[in-house]
Amino acid sequence: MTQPPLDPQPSCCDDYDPHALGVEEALARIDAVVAPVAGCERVALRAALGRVLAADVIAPADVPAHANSAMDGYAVRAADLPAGGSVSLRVVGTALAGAAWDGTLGAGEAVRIMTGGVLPAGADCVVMQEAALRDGEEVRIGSGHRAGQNIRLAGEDLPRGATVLAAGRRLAPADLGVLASLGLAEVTVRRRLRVAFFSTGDELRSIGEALDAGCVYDSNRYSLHGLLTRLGVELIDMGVVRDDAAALRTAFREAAACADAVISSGGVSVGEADFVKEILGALGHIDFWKIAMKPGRPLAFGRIGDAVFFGLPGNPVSVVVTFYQFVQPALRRMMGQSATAPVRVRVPLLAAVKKRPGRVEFQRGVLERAADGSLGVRPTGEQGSGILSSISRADCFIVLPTACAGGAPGDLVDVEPFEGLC
Ligand SMILES: Nc1nc2c(c(=O)[nH]1)N[C@H]1C(S)=C(S)[C@@H](COP(=O)(O)OP(=O)(O)OC[C@H]3O[C@@H](n4cnc5c(N)ncnc54)[C@H](O)[C@@H]3O)O[C@H]1N2
Ligand code: MOO
Ligand SMILES: [Mg+2]
Repeated sequence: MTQPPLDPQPSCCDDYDPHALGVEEALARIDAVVAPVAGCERVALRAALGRVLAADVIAPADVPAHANSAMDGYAVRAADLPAGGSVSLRVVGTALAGAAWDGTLGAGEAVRIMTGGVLPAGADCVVMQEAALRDGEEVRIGSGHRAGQNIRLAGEDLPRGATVLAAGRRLAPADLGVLASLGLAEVTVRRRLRVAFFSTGDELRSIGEALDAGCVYDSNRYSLHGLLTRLGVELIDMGVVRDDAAALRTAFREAAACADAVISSGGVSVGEADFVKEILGALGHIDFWKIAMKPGRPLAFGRIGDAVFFGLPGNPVSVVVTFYQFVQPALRRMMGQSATAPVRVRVPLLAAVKKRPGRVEFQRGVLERAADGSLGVRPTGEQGSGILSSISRADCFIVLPTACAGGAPGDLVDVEPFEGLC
């Protein structure tokens, strides 16, 4: 019997794998497959936080609706103010926020005005009260003021007809305020994405169960629960599935029937109990299953029917890293959210990092500010794929490129601050 060819053996000091896709290529392959899911709904403003806008929001009116004062003081005509010395103006009325003075300011007149008060007709300047001397019905004002000062123009925040928030925007807290400022009670958002997820492994025990010899608590489902909740999807938690081909087949089939995306963890490598790829291949189509990165080399991506699937590696750090780097952008795209490139900054290492060439590594670090105010990054100690505390302690990824063979303190590295991971 002929033996299958062996993978070219990596040398003891590198980590190259000829079958693994580059990170960028894997992202592009996922991007080519996923698309926004159909369906939208109207939701009340308070329920819209974290939802994705299905259509542009156009301002139905100017915000603010009227020119108004930015200060407590006096509304005046700039032409009445002196180039030097001071002038006395007659105070003819008061404008409060919500209670306008509806006359027209004449020559030599001023109106007492509060912050937010509508600017009276005829006025083109507000002098703050600290720069004015009130004396009965008169107010004395010096030089140095100009037309337009301390005035907030109508529509200067949101002009009528402007696109205030674009379709694809994930609504943030201040966006709810912006929509409220326009008087909008509801918005049209994309329907929630349905995501089914489960853990695989005979060794997994649920919290509350006895931890038999060789067993571990199922932590991946909790990490995924947190990551998916942050994304704002509808979660379908399918529990733990044993390393059994029939049970896995049923789980994948049921998940794909009810969800837009299916995420499993574990059983995706080459071990004797790693059935995930085989089953996914039989039920659907595997696009790729290996990426030249660490952690997270074995990651199966493809489709079952209308659902996309991500077979994440079982190692707990690999789950979080692969979710963050691949699943999250894909789900965001399916949610209709506009793409944003991850922010990367270049900072010096504050401690050495170990690495072999051959894979991009997403090590975990903490950004620190030195006494001189400069930023650096300190790795969170041991970086094994099972050291889950290395990511819970971190606030950024230290992205070490394929050819990198480690780094010393002071070396410049790319850092990706976590967004929603801490
Ligand atoms: N010969 C090779 N072996 C391995 C390779 C390889 O390329 N060749 N890749 C390694 C890498 S890298 C990873 S990552 C893992 C991925 O393995 P699997 O996806 O098959 O995951 P399992 O074998 O099921 O589990 C790995 C590890 O993680 C623990 N685990 C799994 N699920 C959970 C969970 N829900 N909660 C907590 N811990 C979990 C499991 O007990 C194992 O210790 O394969 C390497 N091997
Ligand atoms: O690449 Mo695996 O996901 O590191 O341990
Ligand atoms: Mg395995």
